[in-house]
Amino acid sequence: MTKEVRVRYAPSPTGHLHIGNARTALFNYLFARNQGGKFIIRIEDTDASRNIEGGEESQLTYLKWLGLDWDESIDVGGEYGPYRQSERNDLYKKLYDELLEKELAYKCYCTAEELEAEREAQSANNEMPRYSGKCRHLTAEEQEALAAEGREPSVRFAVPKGKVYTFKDLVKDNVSFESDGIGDFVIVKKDGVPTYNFAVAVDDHYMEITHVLRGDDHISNTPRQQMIYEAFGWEAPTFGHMTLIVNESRRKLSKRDESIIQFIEQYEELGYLPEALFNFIVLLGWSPEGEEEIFSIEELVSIFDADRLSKSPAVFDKDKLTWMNNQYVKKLSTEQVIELALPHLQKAGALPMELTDEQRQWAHDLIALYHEQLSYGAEIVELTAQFFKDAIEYDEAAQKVLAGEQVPEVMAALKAQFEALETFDAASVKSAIQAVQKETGQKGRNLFMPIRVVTTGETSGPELPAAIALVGKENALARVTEYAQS
Ligand SMILES: Nc1ncnc2c1ncn2[C@@H]1O[C@H](COP(=O)(O)OP(=O)(O)OP(=O)(O)O)[C@@H](O)[C@H]1O
Ligand SMILES: [Zn+2]
Repeated sequence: MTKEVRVRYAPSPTGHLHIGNARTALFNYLFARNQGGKFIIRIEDTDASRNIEGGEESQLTYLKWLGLDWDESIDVGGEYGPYRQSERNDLYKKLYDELLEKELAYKCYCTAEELEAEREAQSANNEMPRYSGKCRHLTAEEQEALAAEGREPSVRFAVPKGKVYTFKDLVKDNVSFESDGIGDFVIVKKDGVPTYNFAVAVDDHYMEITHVLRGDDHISNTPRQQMIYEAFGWEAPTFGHMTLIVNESRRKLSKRDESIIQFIEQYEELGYLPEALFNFIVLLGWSPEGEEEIFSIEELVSIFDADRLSKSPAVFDKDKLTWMNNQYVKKLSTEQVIELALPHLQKAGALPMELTDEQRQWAHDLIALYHEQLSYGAEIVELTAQFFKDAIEYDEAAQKVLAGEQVPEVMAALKAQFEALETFDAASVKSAIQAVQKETGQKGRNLFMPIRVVTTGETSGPELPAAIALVGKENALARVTEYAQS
């Protein structure tokens, strides 16, 4: 019988969920669900000084928002489950005591200043800075004497000499590290808190994790974790170190980088759709067979295959995300797109928070008109900006259209047609324009471009008669009159 696949996403709550973190979570999720296994979340919060307020909540809330569910662990907002490292100290303590007893780890009494001086001396000699192993063979008396000086010990792992640690990585194939390149590393800090590498190895073992899929920023941690498995006689999981997502200047996306929009909650605020983000993020560093790019979560679960993880870093391309989101927006119903876009017009102050029935109807028609074009909720504000201005600002392209010699004649005819209209809706505006065509003999671009520019201020846009109907008779007529032959 093969072992049940168990994978985990293990964020540190040092920041909010960003595209890079989310991708790690999504890949683990898809891998687990594809294999009929378990997907577990573990909060790696041992470094209390780096944790931020709301970091854990953001990680969980936005994974849920993206459409992930998980097994055996923390629920958002409700009861909290067991997998938070800060709550597992008793287990860690029992285990590092065991290593101390077997002399696979030892107490180090060096002060921060002494360690710093050691590093500086090594750097000055062009040596790789690493712990010298000074405290490795202290006698019990020496230890007591140092403790009597009031020094608090940390615990260091005694790295075996002259060994090579290898693993077959799911992405990078054969990877190896020489143990002599690794100094005896701290597994428990002076304050009694275990370090990252120790807690991770212990947890992955006790949670029976079978596959560790994470970013390759962690690859140099892997031999250290292998050493800990070895010291306890545990079997190590299979590792897969994925290339990182980079920004356009090819720097790793990181929680602390504020130069680009990269947090999932920022996309939610802008009115992006979770299914579109999910789809987009999965294609950063993984590709299915074939050309198709739009996939539902269910489809991704069924086709996900770790063999197709990319070996080179994926560049985050926001325009592609925006394109993809538009593909999903197009599939929404009219009601859904209104729900997505209307609050943005209200937040931007284009429309009041409380709408009259008439305003509501008008807003619905407006949003429906832009449905196909709309890439994300907040974009409605830019797309419809001209509808909310008292005076249109004509850009260069628009001015060129307005300078056309046929414009005064067309506007004069349109003015007369509009004046005669009793109802001013898409259908009546359309027949008014047809009448202008007959009367002036102008057609195609020569007819429609000036009408669009004069009435809406734009050189392109949605279906023209419907747009003019939304401008309203009074406004449209005033604008047309301004350009009509006198
Ligand atoms: N730019 C990135 N691209 C892909 N994966 C990433 C990226 N940044 C982080 N990850 C992955 O996200 C997961 C969670 O890592 P972690 O919580 O340490 O995030 P982080 O953004 O690297 O945080 P920090 O900057 O505090 O180290 C890890 O598997 C890590 O490899
Ligand atoms: Zn020491």
